[in-house]
Amino acid sequence: NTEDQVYLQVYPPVNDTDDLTDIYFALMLSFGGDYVSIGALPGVQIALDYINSEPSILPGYSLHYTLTDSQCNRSMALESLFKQLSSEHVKLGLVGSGCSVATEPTAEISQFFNIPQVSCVSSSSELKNRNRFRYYFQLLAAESQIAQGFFKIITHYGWKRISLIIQNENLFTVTMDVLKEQLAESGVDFTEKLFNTEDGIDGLSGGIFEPDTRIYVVAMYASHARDFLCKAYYEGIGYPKYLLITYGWYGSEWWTGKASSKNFNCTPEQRSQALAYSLAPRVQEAFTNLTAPDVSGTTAAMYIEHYREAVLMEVNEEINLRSYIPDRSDPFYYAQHCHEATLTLAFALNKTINDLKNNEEQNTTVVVSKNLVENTVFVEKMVKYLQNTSFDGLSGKTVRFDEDGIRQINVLDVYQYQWNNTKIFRANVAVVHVDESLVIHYHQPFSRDSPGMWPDGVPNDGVPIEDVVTVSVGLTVVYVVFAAAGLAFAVVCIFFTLIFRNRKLIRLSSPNLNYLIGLGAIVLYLNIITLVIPTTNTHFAAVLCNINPWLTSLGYSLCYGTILAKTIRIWFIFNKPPVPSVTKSVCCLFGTF
Ligand SMILES: NCCCC(=O)O
Repeated sequence: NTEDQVYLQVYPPVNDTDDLTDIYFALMLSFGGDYVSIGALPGVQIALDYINSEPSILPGYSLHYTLTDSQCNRSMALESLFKQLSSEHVKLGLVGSGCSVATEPTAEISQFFNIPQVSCVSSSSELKNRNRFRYYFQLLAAESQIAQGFFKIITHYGWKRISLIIQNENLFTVTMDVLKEQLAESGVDFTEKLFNTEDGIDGLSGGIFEPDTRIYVVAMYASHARDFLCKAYYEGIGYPKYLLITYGWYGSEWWTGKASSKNFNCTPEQRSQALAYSLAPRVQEAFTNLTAPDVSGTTAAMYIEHYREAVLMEVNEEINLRSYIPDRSDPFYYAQHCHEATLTLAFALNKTINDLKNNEEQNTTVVVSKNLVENTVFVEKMVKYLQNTSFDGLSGKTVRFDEDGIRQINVLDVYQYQWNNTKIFRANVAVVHVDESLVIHYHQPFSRDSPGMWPDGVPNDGVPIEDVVTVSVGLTVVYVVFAAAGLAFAVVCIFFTLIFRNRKLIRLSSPNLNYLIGLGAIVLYLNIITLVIPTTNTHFAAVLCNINPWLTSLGYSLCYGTILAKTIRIWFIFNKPPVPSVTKSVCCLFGTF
């Protein structure tokens, strides 16, 4: 070692476990703020236990982390990063930084210190930008995928008016931009309200809820969503009249946590009432196979057991982990991804060090300089191996990255907060496949008729229901052609009678009555045409609906009334009843019709 340089002895490998060289990576999680991710720590520790006990991974080294708190806050995250950089140990990578708000600035800065970053909690779509974040890799799929989940739910139920309440952070705004585009293309009306993180939903001028909107997409961190639920409770917003769609990645029982603002003082029960029957999509990253082992031989079931033990044993003496993870039965959702992120970093580090060891030009020692900016050879190799990552992860899926360093997962789970008369529980009700064909495979309960899912029916969106009754184009053409033919025949008959009215035969058939029969036929055929005229204009449709019965009655009366009058007239002529005048009687009878 010199004063400003630290060399890692990479060759020859040191096999004596007593003489292991300690190497470090920076671990940044959030202990507080809008999103608390310290619950991921046991996942990191379980991975490290495996890495340090497996002789083929980083032989001669012992891998450790130094942990700092990002508070899920931009400034705190940067302060935390510089604390990591100025500490005595050289950092060979960064795992974190605990949430997207903290990860965006650190991923932008860490590259200038030649530190590769692997994130395991953040999913902001803003991070999917290789030009801006050159050494960044992400174990979660890009958040914009969730937009598909929101969109599929909205279109599945045919909701046509939506309100979007959005926290002004890229994690939410970028996703909502994708959703807004899809809604606009599908003719769904939406309004949006944006609030700044510092102001909370208190900052929404003109109130939160719209008078004529029933379906709300709640795009914000859980701390603000708790305030939202409280406000909703006091304003009577809840199922069955209203419905909220939130994020499925909020923690378990998130609605029981602390309010973000003191102005929203509600009990968990009150929040539950507003939350009941809400829907919540999330990218499917949880264990899909509990018995399949990952690359380290750990199954999801074993991992869950290790996680509980790690919480009990307080894996880090400096923090009271149990105070952050009160419910040990439910591991922090992203801990498994931080486990995978630690393995990802260690595997790439192992390959990089092997590479450098085998490279004679490196002359056995020059690997990592304390002046991190000089570590271009190291970071280039690290990034190359990170980019080529491929191993079986705990989630039951292969860990690999796309060209932007982001994991691709194209399946979403949709949850519903169901109510069992005593408490809210979360049920998985649908799976959405976000592939090219956008096929949806809904579970059985995801149906309008399932009483478990919608005990009081599917909520309406507040838009009046328009039932459009249409006749197929083919049938319309057939109706119009036949009606026009009949109409033309009736006109021909009238003209024929008019022209030949003085001929004996026509005269005997009563031309005046024939005109009336022809007129009745014309009215009836016209009525058929009015029945099949296509229109979406409600006023015109109302006019047509009103004249239909009149035209039917008038046409029928003219035709059959006249025919009956004719028959009676002939009866009078042939029977010569003792009445004052045949004409008068016929007129009386005809008048009756
Ligand atoms: N992945 C969503 C949770 C936290 C975040 O990205 O900020």
